[in-house]
Amino acid sequence: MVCPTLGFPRPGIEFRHVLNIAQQRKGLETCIEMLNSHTGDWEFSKIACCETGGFVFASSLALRIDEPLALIRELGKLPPPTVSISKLSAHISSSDYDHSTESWIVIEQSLIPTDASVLVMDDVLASGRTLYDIIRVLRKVGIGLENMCVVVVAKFPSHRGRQFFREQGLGGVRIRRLLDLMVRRE
Ligand SMILES: O=P(O)(O)OC[C@H]1O[C@H](OP(=O)(O)OP(=O)(O)O)[C@H](O)[C@@H]1O
Ligand SMILES: Nc1ncnc2[nH]cnc12
Repeated sequence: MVCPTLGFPRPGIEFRHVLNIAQQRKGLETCIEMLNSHTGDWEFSKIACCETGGFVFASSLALRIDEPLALIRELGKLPPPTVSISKLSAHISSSDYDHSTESWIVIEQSLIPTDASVLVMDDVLASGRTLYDIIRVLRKVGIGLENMCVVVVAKFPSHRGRQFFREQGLGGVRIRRLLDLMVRRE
């Protein structure tokens, strides 16, 4: 279901089509049931996610457990007041990342009460940069690290996202995943 494609989107990348789960009959439903049981012992009142993979899985989980989303978007896509941070690029986007044009992500400033517990969701944890960006913008609106937990559909251990988290002082953040996928790194 999560087949590898070598050399896509560019040479040196082994692409894993994690979103393909959602394109299979019963794929999304099965995945959401598993995500629900993986996070059932965590308490949270918001599900934070960013485009695109995060939106797909988080929307379905939100519907399943009746908790609201906190949508993190590109700058200019949400009405003010917003809080923004300058983004790092995800592993898959990194070599075509144009360092001369910074990109930013935003969240509505008062969407999440500062004492709320937040589930951060994405489809993939590779280098960890995308989740790190989400966590930074959540911290900027006042959410404490101790009130965040993270779940992803698939982790690529070879991309060392956990190590990156530790280097950023986020080693204590609770992270769970459904799958560990072995992905070749060049
Ligand atoms: O751990 P990282 O190295 O940051 O990689 C993980 C991110 O990369 C992919 O997003 P991408 O930037 O390709 O955008 P998309 O979700 O719109 O496909 C994926 O959906 C994750 O969000
Ligand atoms: N789906 C994916 N496949 C391979 N590398 C990735 N890095 C981020 N998302 C990825």
